Amino acid sequence: MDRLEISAPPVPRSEEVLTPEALAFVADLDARFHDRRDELLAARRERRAETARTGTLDFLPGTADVRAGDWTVAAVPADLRDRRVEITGPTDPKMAINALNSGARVWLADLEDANTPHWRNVVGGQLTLRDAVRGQLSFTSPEGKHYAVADPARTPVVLPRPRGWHFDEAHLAAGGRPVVAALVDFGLHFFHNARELLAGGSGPYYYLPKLESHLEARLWNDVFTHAEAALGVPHGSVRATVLIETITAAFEMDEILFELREHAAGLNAGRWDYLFSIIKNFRDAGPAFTLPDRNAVTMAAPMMKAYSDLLVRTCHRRGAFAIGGMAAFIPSRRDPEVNERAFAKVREDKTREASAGFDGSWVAHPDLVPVCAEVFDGVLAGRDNQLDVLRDDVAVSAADLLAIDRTPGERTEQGLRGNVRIGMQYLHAWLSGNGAAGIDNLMEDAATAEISRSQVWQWVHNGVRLDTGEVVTHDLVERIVAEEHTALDGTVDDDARRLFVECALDEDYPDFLTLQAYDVLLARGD
Ligand SMILES: CC(=O)SCCNC(=O)CCNC(=O)[C@H](O)C(C)(C)COP(=O)(O)OP(=O)(O)OC[C@H]1O[C@@H](n2cnc3c(N)ncnc32)[C@H](O)[C@@H]1OP(=O)(O)O
Ligand SMILES: O=CC(=O)O
Repeated sequence: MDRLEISAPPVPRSEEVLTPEALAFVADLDARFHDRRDELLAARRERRAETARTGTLDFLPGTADVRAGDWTVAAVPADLRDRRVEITGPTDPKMAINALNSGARVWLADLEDANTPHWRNVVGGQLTLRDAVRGQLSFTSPEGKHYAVADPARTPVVLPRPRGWHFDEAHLAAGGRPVVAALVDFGLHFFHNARELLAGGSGPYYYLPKLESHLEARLWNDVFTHAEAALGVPHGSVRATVLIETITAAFEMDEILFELREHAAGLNAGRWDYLFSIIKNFRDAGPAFTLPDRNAVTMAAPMMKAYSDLLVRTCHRRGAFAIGGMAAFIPSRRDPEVNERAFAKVREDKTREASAGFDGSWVAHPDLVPVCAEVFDGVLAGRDNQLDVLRDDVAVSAADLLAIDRTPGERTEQGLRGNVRIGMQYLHAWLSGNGAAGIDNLMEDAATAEISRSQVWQWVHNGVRLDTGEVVTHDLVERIVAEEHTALDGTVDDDARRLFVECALDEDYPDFLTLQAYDVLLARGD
């Protein structure tokens, strides 16, 4: 097995997480699983080519017995049985402490879409998580404000979200080949914290992003099984909540839970990446597959309702938790009107999820924790979850999941301009080290920015006609980019503008915006 070579700028305290033993553990994971990861990425490309050819998707004939079978996932551990409100956010120490003090039941500690993978963020996130497990997390702002965990006995259960299978960590190489980033994020966290978490009555729990098939879930399951054995912790200690946030995974919810049945805790309806995946997969399938303005697509759209109902039904039939997604409205402590609107919108969204049978849901900001908690308290009425709500009334077909053309809403110039503006602003924030940003009172992260740039690509390639009568063309987008960039008055740098144009307009559609942006980070020496 090759030793890991680090080629990265120095990060304070990195020696605490990049120990020889931890690096050897990650090197072993990479040596064992890298080639299978590569094969699965190739399978993604083949499947997408098939979707481009046929313009459709369906449930897999080869796994009908799994869908029909009578099985459940392993019983969910005691500290994960009440997930009525989960806060998500980056892992810098201040945000981490605020999340731990937020009153949520779970903190999704994001090493993925809310995080720019600067090496200092990759290492810094691990340090934060390690300190949190040991009750050693504290932070003093440059202004001298001190942050500490208020009541260590009442902090949320922490579920880190490693990066997706598509990402490589350029700062760590084995035999000259960059290491799979998901294995770096998971491996370092598991190595340093699994035993401590178990000793404290919890466990190594994770959110898994961007899976496209049950075979990718099988790979995670094998990684968990091997990691547990290698560290001598009991099999089944790891518990994963899988984001169902690609259209292909929506056709394999049962299969994904089945593959992970000894390690699964639930599924989450990751709506933003889901929309990105729909656009990505059907980007060249014709005008019937073009979605209306990004902000007009709600969870009430028939295809979104079908997806979330199917998720609740699948989870509860299998004894797994169904966790709702992110309403993007964020409150403002300075503007009461913005605040009121955010509270109303989030309340509406959480009420819909609670009445659909979800066991809990996500919020993006500490001020939204009480809103979500109140809605779920109301529906739970003394119970910890809604596993007893089986949703036998739900029957979802492939056509229901693919009812893209039944999504109400207009395609407007304002929507196009919004995509361009937000895309450029987000990329600027990402390149500056902030993977999540509040823009126009909405939470933006990699997933929402992916929708923005992909929608522009799709509208150009399908000649969408806007409310103004104008047809979306390459030239129109170039003109709008120039106008919006000028209006942003020097707040978006040239790299962000160029990246946006590349990701929205290149004939050869880039698979992931963050991969393109990562190259810019590396070129800058980050
Ligand atoms: C599609 C998906 O994948 S969703 C999941 C991934 N995305 C996320 O996790 C985004 C989570 N949210 C955030 O990162 C933030 O809320 C943002 C960037 C959108 C807005 O953050 P800010 O501009 O700092 O908001 P605001 O100024 O209102 O914050 C007020 C306080 O709340 C804190 N705060 C805001 N959001 C969070 C959060 N998610 N977790 C912890 N603390 C938070 C801020 O740190 C700030 O603390 P302070 O008063 O001690 O300085
Ligand atoms: O990761 C969550 C999403 O909505 O995307």
